[in-house]
Amino acid sequence: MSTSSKIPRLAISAGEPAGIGPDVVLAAALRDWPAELVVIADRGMLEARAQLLGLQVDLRPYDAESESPSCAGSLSIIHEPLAINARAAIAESANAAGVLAALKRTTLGCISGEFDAMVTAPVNKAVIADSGVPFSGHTEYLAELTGSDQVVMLLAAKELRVALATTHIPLASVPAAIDQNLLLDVLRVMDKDLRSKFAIASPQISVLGLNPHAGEGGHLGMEDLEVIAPALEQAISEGINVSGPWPADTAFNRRLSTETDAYLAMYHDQGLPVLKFASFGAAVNITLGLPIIRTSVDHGTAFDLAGTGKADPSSFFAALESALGLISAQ
Ligand SMILES: NC(=O)C1=CN([C@@H]2O[C@H](COP(=O)(O)OP(=O)(O)OC[C@H]3O[C@@H](n4cnc5c(N)ncnc54)[C@H](O)[C@@H]3O)[C@@H](O)[C@H]2O)C=CC1
Ligand SMILES: NCC(=O)COP(=O)(O)O
Repeated sequence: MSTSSKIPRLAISAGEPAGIGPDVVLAAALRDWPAELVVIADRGMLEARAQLLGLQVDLRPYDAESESPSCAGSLSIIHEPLAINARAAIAESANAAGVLAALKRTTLGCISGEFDAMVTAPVNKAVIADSGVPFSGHTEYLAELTGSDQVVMLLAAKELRVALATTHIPLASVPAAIDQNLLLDVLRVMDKDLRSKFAIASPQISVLGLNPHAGEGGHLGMEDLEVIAPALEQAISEGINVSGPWPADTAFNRRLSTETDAYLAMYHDQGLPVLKFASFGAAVNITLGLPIIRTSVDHGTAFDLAGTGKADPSSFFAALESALGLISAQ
């Protein structure tokens, strides 16, 4: 447990204030949780969103010294001010600094042991980048802030886990980014964390190829033969249970998927559409390879739904439950 509490303390970043992050955080506050939920966000923004949604949520100032178990209708809050009044669906890059400050406070609190885990609502990467701060995602940001050499984005649903070898880079940059060292580092992190965090005794990882039909014997690209296959051989020699490279179009077939604990996709839109088609709303984004626990939703900021009451909070609830499970597994 955190340094000053006996029940788990979950730090929550509310994400982009114009998006549905505040909506799903407020929805979580209406439930009981076996934890203290501490949101780090602008108090006025959350109050205004609660009013817009017609929700009654008591925002109690966070007190690090006293344990405040979550009870339905209340939430502990650390006020992290935004530069200007946030409005649902209207993104303001002037508020990006406040969003990042909340994320930093959340992360540093986990590193120090003040919080047991962090659960993030979605940020809008373009809004932050438009403010002039280079930012491609929580995953990369957390790797840098925690000084982690290799982190891995894993989306986990009940029957399918999909990790990514590359995350938020242009598609044109993917082939050059994938080399044997990267794949080995990613596979080592996956193998270690699937054992320690998911209690899988001997994780079976199925690795997708990069090119159509995994390169069709070299006729449709050489990366599968020259980069991926040798990396898998090396991983096997280290005792990691990997198979592949599998042609991505058929790799999610019923037989292989039942034998697979996690897939490794080469890039974002190779693996995530399959996962989201199967489980959108029920999946959780977990960053492997960090010294802290971080879970998140499977969706983005959905400006079209912010403040309407139509945002489904299920994935945020699943992310909270997953964080609690990961705390217990430590
Ligand atoms: N963890 C994070 O911080 C993530 C952030 N994003 C960011 O979100 C922004 C928007 O991304 P999009 O690709 O448009 O994806 P999106 O997930 O925001 O929206 C895609 C579609 O799904 C619907 N949707 C999303 N969440 C929903 C929910 N909880 N309930 C019901 N319907 C929902 C939206 O209305 C929209 O039709 C981008 O800037 C992206 O970078 C995207 C994914 C994760
Ligand atoms: N599509 C998943 C995603 O973009 C999540 O990114 P991150 O902000 O968790 O790194």
